[in-house]
Amino acid sequence: MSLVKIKQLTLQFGGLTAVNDLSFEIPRETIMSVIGPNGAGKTSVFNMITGFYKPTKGDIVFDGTSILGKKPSMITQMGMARTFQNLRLFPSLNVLENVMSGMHSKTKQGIIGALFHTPAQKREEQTIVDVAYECMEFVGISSYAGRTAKNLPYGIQRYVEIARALAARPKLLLLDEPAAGLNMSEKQDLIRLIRKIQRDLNISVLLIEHDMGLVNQVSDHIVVLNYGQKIAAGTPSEVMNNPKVIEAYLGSEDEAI
Ligand SMILES: Nc1ncnc2c1ncn2[C@@H]1O[C@H](COP(=O)(O)OP(=O)(O)OP(=O)(O)O)[C@@H](O)[C@H]1O
Repeated sequence: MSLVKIKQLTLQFGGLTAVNDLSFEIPRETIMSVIGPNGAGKTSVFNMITGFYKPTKGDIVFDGTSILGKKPSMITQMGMARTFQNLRLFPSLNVLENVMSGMHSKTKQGIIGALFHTPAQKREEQTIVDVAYECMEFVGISSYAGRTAKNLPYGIQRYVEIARALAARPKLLLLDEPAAGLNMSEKQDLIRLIRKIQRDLNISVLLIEHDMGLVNQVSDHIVVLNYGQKIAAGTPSEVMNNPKVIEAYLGSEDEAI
């Protein structure tokens, strides 16, 4: 059974149809990318999968359960985590604290535990710190643990966001333009990291990305959108040789495939 089933999804903003009758599935333990020219509907799809936008029509089934009508926090608890195109770290907190915040949805101890600092609360705090260190080590940023997020280079901040998403122990990790602002060598490191996440943690990854080199190197499957509709789907070589895809990109002014 696929991890995610997107069924005839449509999203309208007033008279504008941002996503139109879109269906595709995300198999388990794969890396999948959604690509398309500017305004094609990629972010809208992400926002519907993560519960930020409510579809006008259609359904999204995650791990056997429809997520329609569920709040983003509940969807996170079900096993989805995301990063954002524009980083959303807590700028004044350090890296450890930012990564710990990714486990917010998993904590059990309530207000009583926090107020009286019960043994259960202490154990939970220690677990959160341990998991945060595991995640920082996994992405290679543990040496930055005590550094304030806003003072770090942009590439490291991106990794902090990924570590924070991993701390939620997701089944599906959604990465929104993770290569934006990275240089060539940082992009190669990112490709290795995305593969390692899928391989070692058995997580499915859904990626929106403009960098075609990265998409080609990292994806098992690609879905191509244009004007909110799926115009192609398949392996990177199938998709890149598809005349509809070439036309969609050549028709766009600011991007080349
Ligand atoms: N909140 C909104 N209100 C109105 N229209 C919106 C909203 N969000 C997106 N749109 C419109 O929906 C269409 C799809 O936008 P979306 O951001 O999903 O595309 P995208 O493929 O992610 O684009 P980009 O690559 O530029 O980020 C666009 O025409 C956009 O202007």
